Amino acid sequence: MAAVATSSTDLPVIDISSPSPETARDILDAASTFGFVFVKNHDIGVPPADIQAMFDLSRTFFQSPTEVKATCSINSSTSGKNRGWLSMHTETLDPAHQQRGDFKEAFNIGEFSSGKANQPLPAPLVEGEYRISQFIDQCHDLCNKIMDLFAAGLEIPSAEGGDKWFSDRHDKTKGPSGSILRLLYYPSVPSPPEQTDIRAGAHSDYGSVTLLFQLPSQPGLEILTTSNEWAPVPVNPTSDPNPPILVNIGDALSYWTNGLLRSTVHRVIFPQPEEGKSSEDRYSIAYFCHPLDEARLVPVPSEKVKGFHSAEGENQKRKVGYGGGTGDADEAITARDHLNRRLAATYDLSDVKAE
Ligand SMILES: O=C(O)CCC(=O)C(=O)O
Ligand SMILES: [Fe+2]
Repeated sequence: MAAVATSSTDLPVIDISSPSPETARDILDAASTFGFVFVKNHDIGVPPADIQAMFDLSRTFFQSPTEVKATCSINSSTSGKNRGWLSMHTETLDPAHQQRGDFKEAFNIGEFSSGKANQPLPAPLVEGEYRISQFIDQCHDLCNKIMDLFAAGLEIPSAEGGDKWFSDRHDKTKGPSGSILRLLYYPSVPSPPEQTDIRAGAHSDYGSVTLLFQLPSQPGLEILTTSNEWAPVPVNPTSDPNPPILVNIGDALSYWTNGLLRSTVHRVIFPQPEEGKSSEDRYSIAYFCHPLDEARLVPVPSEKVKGFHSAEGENQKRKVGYGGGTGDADEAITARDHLNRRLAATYDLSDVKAE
């Protein structure tokens, strides 16, 4: 197991509002070095007021009675796969090291059609349905913008799809994907939990990129560094009252780039409670951007990816979360199969029928 966190990492904060070849190089660098990077939230289409509105909706939902939340349980036959409310301990992100499931609740919202959810929403979220739909679109567009920069940085030839190589495979008009907007709530706990208890166990994300929204004074996210140490990620590394948006690489981008883009392992820990005080609640929001279901996770046409693969050698594959496929034909799974595999390992949904 990795050592306890010592110092916080200085993740780069990058301004992508007027993209240039330098921006592409910088963000690619950050994503391949850390797997996590902040992007400045200026003119990039996710207005701070909309983020705040999502947090308000989220708080109203999680503070509502259990019966209300349970109407849209992830276990119900109407919610659909990987959608709906997860009660405490339903998900165990690191089954090898946890005795109990994650100390969190979550609500997973899948793709919308024409501004309408494709799953039942509980009353407190129905009121915000249109807002949620817009927020998902804003997040998805930002993810595509970020992936266009990765493609530019990887110098994918235009004859092969160029800067749009990734975003073409995330084009919602071409088919469904496993993309999820997830509201997260980590309630404070009255007594110190057991050693193996954790708010969110160590894991890498399954999709292409994740956008993570955090609130001031609610820390807890840590990333596993290349030296195998846990390092805290600040909620806002700048003095700007509107924090930059935290972006991290998921397994799909790692597969697509043979591990050049790093699907970094991370977790959420309980804060150290101050003397005489109970620990704080934590709310966060994640947008997990996934490739279209049918997209194959084969290496992208990039000399940089090829060079990276051969430079590291088959037996010294870079340690990434769960990505970093070899690119062999038999490993070229679809995004949907990859997602299903990962979900099966972490959910306790014994009463849910497989799709
Ligand atoms: O709440 C957080 O800060 C992180 C959540 C997370 O990593 C996840 O749900 O995949
Ligand atoms: Fe995560």
